[in-house]
Amino acid sequence: MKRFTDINQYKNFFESLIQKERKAEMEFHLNEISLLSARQREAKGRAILNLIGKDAGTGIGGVFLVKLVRGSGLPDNEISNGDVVIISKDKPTGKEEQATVVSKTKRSITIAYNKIPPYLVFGRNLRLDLYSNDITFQRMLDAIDSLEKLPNLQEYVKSNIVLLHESENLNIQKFSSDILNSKQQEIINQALDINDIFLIHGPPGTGKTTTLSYLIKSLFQEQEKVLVTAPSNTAVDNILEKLQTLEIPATRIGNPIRMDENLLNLSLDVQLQDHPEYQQANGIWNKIQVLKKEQDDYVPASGQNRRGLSDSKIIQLASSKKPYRGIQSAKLRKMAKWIKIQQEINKNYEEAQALQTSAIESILEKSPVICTTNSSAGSDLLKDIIFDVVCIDEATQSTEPEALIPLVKGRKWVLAGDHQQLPPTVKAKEASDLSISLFERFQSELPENRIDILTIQYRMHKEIMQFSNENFYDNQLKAHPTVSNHSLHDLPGFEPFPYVNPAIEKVVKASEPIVFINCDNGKEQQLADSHSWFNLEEIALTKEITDALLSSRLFPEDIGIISPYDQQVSRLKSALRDYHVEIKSIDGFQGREKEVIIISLVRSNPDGNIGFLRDYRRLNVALTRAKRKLIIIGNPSTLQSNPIYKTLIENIFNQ
Ligand SMILES: Nc1ncnc2c1ncn2[C@@H]1O[C@H](COP(=O)(O)OP(=O)(O)OP(=O)(O)O)[C@@H](O)[C@H]1O
Repeated sequence: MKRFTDINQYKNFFESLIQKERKAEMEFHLNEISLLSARQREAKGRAILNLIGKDAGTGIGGVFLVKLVRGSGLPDNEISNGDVVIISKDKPTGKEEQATVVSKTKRSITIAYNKIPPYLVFGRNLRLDLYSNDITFQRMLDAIDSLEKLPNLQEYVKSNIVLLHESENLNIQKFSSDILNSKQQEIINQALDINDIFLIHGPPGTGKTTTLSYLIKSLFQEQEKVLVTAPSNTAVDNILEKLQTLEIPATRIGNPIRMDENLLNLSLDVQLQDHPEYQQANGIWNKIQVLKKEQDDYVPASGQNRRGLSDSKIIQLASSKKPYRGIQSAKLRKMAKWIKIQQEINKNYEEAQALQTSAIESILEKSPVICTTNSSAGSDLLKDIIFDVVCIDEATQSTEPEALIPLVKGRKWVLAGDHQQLPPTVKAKEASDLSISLFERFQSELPENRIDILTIQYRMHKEIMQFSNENFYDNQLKAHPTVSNHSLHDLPGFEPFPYVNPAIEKVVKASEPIVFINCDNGKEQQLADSHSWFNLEEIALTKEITDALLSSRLFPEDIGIISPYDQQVSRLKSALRDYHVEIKSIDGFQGREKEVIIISLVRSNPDGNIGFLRDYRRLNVALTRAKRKLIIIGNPSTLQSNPIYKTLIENIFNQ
């Protein structure tokens, strides 16, 4: 494992990896731009079309601001403040001047150029393209810089683990519960006792998120301020849902569009709506709109109109009622009126901004638990808040610099994860060192009293658990008696539908918890503009299976459909649009569970090529999401070219 002699070496090592990853991200965007049509890229949320560019003056540090407007409103997109974007008339080439997003509204996006913007951006029919989600890279670099101010964390990340303090209160049972098992309770007590780092290793379904949420409850009861993060919005919502059940008053930061709608009441945006200062600010925003309309009757004091005159000079000349340097006195008066309204707008704007900031600060200050993604933990909203404890769920899916973004905001750290599940996504081959998470690195370095493993799982029937247990967890996992034999039969109302096609009959048989459905006639396909795969025969089969399950009186919310390929996921979503079952990629389903899971594996070719299905950690995640029934659809002869799939399929057929 990597060790660092000094913090500069650490900084240089990670900064260089971050830059490589940043470059790979730009290459990814250019590649996608060349493969997709403008509309397809807009549908992915990474381009905005039909914009009109207007000069918006200069901003802090002398940058040149351009406001891009679309009257009908901006489509849903993943472009955020701080991201690097490029503007073009047609397809961008990557040679365009780069700009940074500074603000966004429903109808406009304002960007900043370091140099005078290219003339083209003040036109119509413009296209804006995301070039790099730069804000996260910037936050990673900032987090590494802040290590300077955190001597303890600095030593730990350098692997000077010997410096860890001995806990003083060990064995004092602060926490006990009738709901959690003894190991989960022990872990919470250990994590409460220590003053620095604790790792919870939780194989699938063993309750790492559950344990973390009870730990957070204890910390809240001890009046500690807690930051809770995870790599994705889905993973944040997953733990937030548990915190909501435990009645912990948490606040969720992030874009409400990307949040689970059942949790929206916890979002900062929704909490703000009820805040008196925010409501007052809204009143002022409305007043500003009225003033702007009023301004339309006068002459804007733009660079061209004012001919070098200052605001005060224009006002003075207007009252003298004389023309000046060829500007008619009527025009001067109209400009003066415009300037006076502008001054009022500016005053109101500052007041509204101050009220809004104060409302946000008061909510965040009062909120004992704040939840957000790792990246958003570095947002300005949290810049002045220091947390007693930072908890990261799914920590094995975060790169080390990404995990540092929340970690540097705290004084004690609890990380939960499982390195046998999906690792962080790293685009650049040369940055592959980033795929070892801090959790994984710490796991091999921390002393025994800083890490513990949960081994009783509460999700899967024992036969569903068996394959992962044997192949990935050295048979350490045990199925709790409440789940080890549970089946579809125990679900209220379940009744196998009698008229199911015999080829798929076993999908409604409660006695077979794991089944493999042969789709050897399926054809894997790829569009010319995509690297992703789909398989229409598997989609038809998935639909038939879902029909059979729903006809057997299962509820749509009990069924999850997952696939490794985005193309298959989006086609399944449109084919099963009216079914109201959850359909996601395997990666997007990590940390989640359903009574029944259908996996569509897609790959079907005579060469036995199974692409990124080869990553056993993706397979492990896919196989461990179902509680009572796991249905795998695939082409056995293609899959069996890989030894791990061969064992899996043989095991299922021999059961
Ligand atoms: N002590 C317990 N008693 C009963 N049910 C439990 C207990 N601990 C966890 N569970 C249940 O087990 C299931 C899995 O829990 P959880 O999602 O916390 O596991 P996880 O380890 O985070 O899973 P994954 O590795 O998939 O992210 C949930 O339905 C949860 O309610």
